[in-house]
Amino acid sequence: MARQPLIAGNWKMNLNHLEAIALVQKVAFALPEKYFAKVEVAVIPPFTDIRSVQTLIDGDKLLLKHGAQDVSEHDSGAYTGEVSAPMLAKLGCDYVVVGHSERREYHAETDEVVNRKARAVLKNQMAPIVCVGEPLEVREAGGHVEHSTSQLINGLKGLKAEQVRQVVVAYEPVWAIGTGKVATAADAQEVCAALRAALADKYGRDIADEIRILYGGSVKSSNIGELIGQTDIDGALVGGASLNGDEFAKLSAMAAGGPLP
Ligand SMILES: O=C[C@H](O)COP(=O)(O)O
Repeated sequence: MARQPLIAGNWKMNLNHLEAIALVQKVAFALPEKYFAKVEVAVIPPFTDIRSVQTLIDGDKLLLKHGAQDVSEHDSGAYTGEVSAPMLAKLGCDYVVVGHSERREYHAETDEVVNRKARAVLKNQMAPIVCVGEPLEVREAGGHVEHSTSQLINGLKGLKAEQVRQVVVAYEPVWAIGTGKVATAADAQEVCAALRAALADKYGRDIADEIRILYGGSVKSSNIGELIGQTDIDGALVGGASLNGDEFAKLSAMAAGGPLP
């Protein structure tokens, strides 16, 4: 079964809700509907923007999907400052990013935390985008494949095969995030192929072949074509380039196989 490419724009901690509306309108205007038959496009704004983005997408029947950048592992209760998976589901989120390297690094999130968050997302009928990827010193020591596959298998621990089918994986080498230093397509493919092989070992070839594996790290309209041309790369988790509506539309169109008119 062919995997539909996914381009997900992680806005990180950028744009207030008014700016969010302007950006979504710009993307929707710049990306003709016909492209959505070939690529799924999602915006992942900060929590404070989600309601505005949801209202715009629903109200104007836009074909964009939306999601959140993080989630609490708890469903409700005395967890000041946290946002739960049921709350995000109620806001119509399709995707929730878990285990982004910025969460792992600045908020000390371990594979166990990532696993609990992924479970919370799945329990609430959304798809987790589980991020993995090595820091520079691990890459230089040649441990990138082992590091990333182990983060993935730990992150999915205890999930049933039907749940694993819903998961999206994002391989983001830490040294390529926001640095302008994109991994070569061959480097990215090496790790994405290894991630798929690890999924096949654990859950069977059929399931591994269904799961979308994204690459993330300095993706732009100028390099997405080569990345997505790789056998095991099914799209991208885009940071900086997702904040420019025209560039994000162009990048998404490239992932659908053709430039914008
Ligand atoms: O979630 C997105 C990634 O961290 C990539 O960010 P970037 O495209 O700005 O390098």
